[in-house]
Amino acid sequence: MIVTLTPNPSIDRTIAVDRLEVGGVNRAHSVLVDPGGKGVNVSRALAANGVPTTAILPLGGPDGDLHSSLLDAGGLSHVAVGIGGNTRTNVAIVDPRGGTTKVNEPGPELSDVEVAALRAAVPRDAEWVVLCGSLPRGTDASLFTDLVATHPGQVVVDTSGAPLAAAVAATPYLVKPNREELEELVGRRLATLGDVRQACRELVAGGISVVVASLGADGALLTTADGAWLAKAPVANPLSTVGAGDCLLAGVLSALAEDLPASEALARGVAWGSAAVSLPGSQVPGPGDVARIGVVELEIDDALVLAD
Ligand SMILES: Nc1ncnc2c1ncn2[C@@H]1O[C@H](COP(=O)(O)OP(=O)(O)O)[C@@H](O)[C@H]1O
Ligand SMILES: O=P(O)(O)OC[C@H]1O[C@](O)(COP(=O)(O)O)[C@@H](O)[C@@H]1O
Repeated sequence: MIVTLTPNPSIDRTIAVDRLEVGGVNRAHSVLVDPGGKGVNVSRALAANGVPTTAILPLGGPDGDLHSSLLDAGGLSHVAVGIGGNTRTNVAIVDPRGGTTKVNEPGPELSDVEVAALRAAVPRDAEWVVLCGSLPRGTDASLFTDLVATHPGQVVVDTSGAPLAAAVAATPYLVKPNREELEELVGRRLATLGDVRQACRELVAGGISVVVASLGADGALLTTADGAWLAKAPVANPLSTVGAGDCLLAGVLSALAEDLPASEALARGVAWGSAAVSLPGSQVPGPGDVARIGVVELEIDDALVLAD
């Protein structure tokens, strides 16, 4: 069973406009509301593809009730730890010409009792534990590093900034940074694929078994002690990149949980990530969406300059 922990979940509101004018009045032509947060998205993508999973998350206030009813409507297995604060809402504004602009709220502060309840909700017998997203106020990186150090399962981390640096120091089984997160982690700009490959090699040399670097339209690079693989799957009409990294991670984990080889895990992950990009909002792809995606496995060209 793959269990995800999302300490700072969100309701994701995706608003589509023809052209975003900063400082002007913008009229939306569609609005989507999804139950979000990185681990929630990983679990939603796994469940949509028939992989057993449970999402663990704190929920509270009227927006926590809304999140909970969205999860129930989608039939996702989850454990909601009740909190006193109100669950946050994150907004993504999608402009077909200008890309996606995101505004993420900080979210409610958790009390020590609520943090303890969240930790206690992670089952000891989960084979995979996926620690995802930002940390809410009232918590520190020990929420992730303690689980990395003590949980008997394979622990996976997808977070950013200081919590990612702390988690990496505790050497989880797998990490999934995007290029920006990897640059912040290693403290230098990664302009080419060779730069990214070198950074991933350093993480593997430090004891992490699998590093999946997501590279947007350039695909993803998976690195282990045995080598590195690159795959991409172009999408003609990208609708929303929100949650694409979460779907990539879900695809990789579903394959690793089946003991498939690294290159097959990467190909599946990239197919799920690209399928997510071809759907609006933070909707997750099912098998039909994934089947429409053609993945190309590529020779690694270290000189390749990555798209901005
Ligand atoms: N514009 C795009 N075209 C095709 N695939 C994309 C595009 N953007 C993202 N993807 C796919 O989704 C995956 C995750 O996207 P990325 O933006 O790198 O992650 P994150 O959401 O974590 O920032 C990529 O590795 C790629 O497979
Ligand atoms: O916890 P964070 O870092 O604020 O991220 C939360 C957001 O991440 C998401 O999982 C989307 O992921 P991406 O931003 O990587 O596409 C949303 O569901 C959620 O709004």
